[in-house]
Amino acid sequence: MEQVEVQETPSIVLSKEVLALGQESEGWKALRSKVREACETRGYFLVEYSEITSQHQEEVLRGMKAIFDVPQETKTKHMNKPGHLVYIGQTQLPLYESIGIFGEDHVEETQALADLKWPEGNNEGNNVNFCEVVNSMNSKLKDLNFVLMRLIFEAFGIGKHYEFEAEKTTDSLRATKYRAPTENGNQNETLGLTAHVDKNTLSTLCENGVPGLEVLHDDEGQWRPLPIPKGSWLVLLGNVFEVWTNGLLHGVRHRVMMSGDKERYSYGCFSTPREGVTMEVPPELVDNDHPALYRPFIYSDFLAIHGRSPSFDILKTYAGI
Ligand SMILES: O=C(O)CCC(=O)C(=O)O
Ligand SMILES: [Fe+2]
Repeated sequence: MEQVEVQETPSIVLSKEVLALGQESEGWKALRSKVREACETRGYFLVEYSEITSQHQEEVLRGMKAIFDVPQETKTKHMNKPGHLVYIGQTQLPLYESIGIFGEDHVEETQALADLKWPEGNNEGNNVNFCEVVNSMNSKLKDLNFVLMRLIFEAFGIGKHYEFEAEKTTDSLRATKYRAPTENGNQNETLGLTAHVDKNTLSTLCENGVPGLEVLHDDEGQWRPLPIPKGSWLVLLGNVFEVWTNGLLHGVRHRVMMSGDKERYSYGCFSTPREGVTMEVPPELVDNDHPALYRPFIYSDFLAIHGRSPSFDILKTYAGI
């Protein structure tokens, strides 16, 4: 009988021991090869990161659920402060709602969310607890994304550019809620989030045990469900790595499909070049056989163009040579 191939999601472990490995150690080199393969073949992989417990993930997801539970009017009116908080809800995607947290260290923004939910201040410790839990998560996630970015830079032989690019990188957080389709009287699978490629560097996500995320495997033209195990993080490559690797890597197409009667919550960290940063193909990855595929461009100009006319090929159309 023909065997049906079960494709496991590539995964890596970043334990305390691994994080302490020297750059030239065999263990770190093996990790780099594994990351390189996962990035080249899939564009995504799972990470077990010892610095963030599964309980901490649950606390953040629970805290964000409480924030989503504030009255709709409060969310629409008070969660839209460009550059700080961005609430998206009540769009053509009936199941989707998200809260984007921007700003430099996100502390002020997290406090603003807590104040909307617990305006009386310390409501039996909730307000203080929420801020502590979310602030410490955000700073650990930021560290994780930098470790991952360094690993990928080293894996593609451009490690010497890491420090320079890391200096020019910032991040934002996003909590997303997907209502259960049955809440809208729909028994069928329903689109939660439209297919897209993240425009940023890399995105790291967790979920509340309710699956829904799917990735497109280009070679098969097939959408595959991608559940994120509790305690793990899913890393998705975005458009920026296409430029940094001169087309060796591709941002991964993903979407969310919801079914059943459970709400899904996700929380993620999105690393992004800072305002005004120039994107360029590293010279190490250019030679006669591999000409530069992209011209230098300002990242925020690319984002603005994408905002006006989103498409999967926007990077190639905008900056492709
Ligand atoms: O909620 C998810 O799992 C995916 C969210 C996502 O793709 C995004 O916010 O860009
Ligand atoms: Fe995304």
